Amino acid sequence: MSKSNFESYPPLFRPANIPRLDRDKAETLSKLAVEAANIPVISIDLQCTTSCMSEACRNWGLFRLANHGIPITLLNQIEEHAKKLFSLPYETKKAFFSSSPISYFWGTPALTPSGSAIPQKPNNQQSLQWMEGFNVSLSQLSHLHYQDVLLETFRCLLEEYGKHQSRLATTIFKVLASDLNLGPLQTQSHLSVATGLLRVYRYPRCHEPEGAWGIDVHTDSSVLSIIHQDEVGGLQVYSKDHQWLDVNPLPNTLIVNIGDMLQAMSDDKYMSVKHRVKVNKHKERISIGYFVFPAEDAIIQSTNYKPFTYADFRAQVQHDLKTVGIKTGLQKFKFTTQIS
Ligand SMILES: O=C(O)CCC(=O)C(=O)O
Ligand SMILES: [Fe+2]
Repeated sequence: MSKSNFESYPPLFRPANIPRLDRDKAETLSKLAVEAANIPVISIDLQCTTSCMSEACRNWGLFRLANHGIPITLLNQIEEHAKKLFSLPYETKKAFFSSSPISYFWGTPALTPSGSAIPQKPNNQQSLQWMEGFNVSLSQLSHLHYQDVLLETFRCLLEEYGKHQSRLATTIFKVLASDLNLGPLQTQSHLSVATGLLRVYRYPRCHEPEGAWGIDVHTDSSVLSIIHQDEVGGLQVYSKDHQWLDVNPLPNTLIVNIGDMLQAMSDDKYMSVKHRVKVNKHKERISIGYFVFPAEDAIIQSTNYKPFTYADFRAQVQHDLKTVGIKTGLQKFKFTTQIS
């Protein structure tokens, strides 16, 4: 069992506050999750890249990316620094990271563009989520320098990591844009690296893991999301065959998810994959997500959806979270067939 420093946990995650066992959840978990042995592994430099990637996006909504070119030393250093920062007392984290470009959050991944938690209407399905994180605006990261050596090193590492992720997202999007026959203007505006952000997560240990989700079931609002996870595991995806699958860690690979924006651009040919994160009784888990979006004013035009911009979509999601407590997502933008 890894040792925990409970002072660093948000108070609601400390052992005195054990979530109640959710019997439905416990049953779902024990019955359904199987290891996803056959998630496609794609190497950017292979000849089959376009057809393999296209097939993975259509059938899975995700793939594992090999030969990504991010040095293992960089990944290890970020993980090591993240662990050090997360293990600071909770109050210190709140005070150090109270504003952009690196802000601290916990209990929900739903944040405003400036990185603070969106106040949500409580609802049965969406309770407290067992995680904490640093939200990192990549475009603002180079504008600030920290006096503290640990923070400044972390900032520099994230800046370097962000550059790698922008490179990967651009390369992957070019391949997919050609598969979808997007024109040059769309290819340029429908993925804007200036919108890129990172989320560095820690999922604390949970005494009653059947009582909470690290992150509850959702789809990402992004064009693409690229996840690096440590060796603990916990990510699950919902397959085309309606099964929850464990996306076990596979060394030297990243996980690429299709987000809602790419599903709309592709007229539903690609799937924005449903996924969630389990928590662990014995181990804390670290993951790093990169999320990239279209340019704010780029109009996404397709057959199945009314024309909309990412700014419209984000405003709708925030409105839904505040009023009904859940994200309705793309459904709100779909043309409805009128039966006369
Ligand atoms: O931590 C992970 O593996 C996934 C995180 C995630 O799904 C998200 O941030 O949207
Ligand atoms: Fe996600």
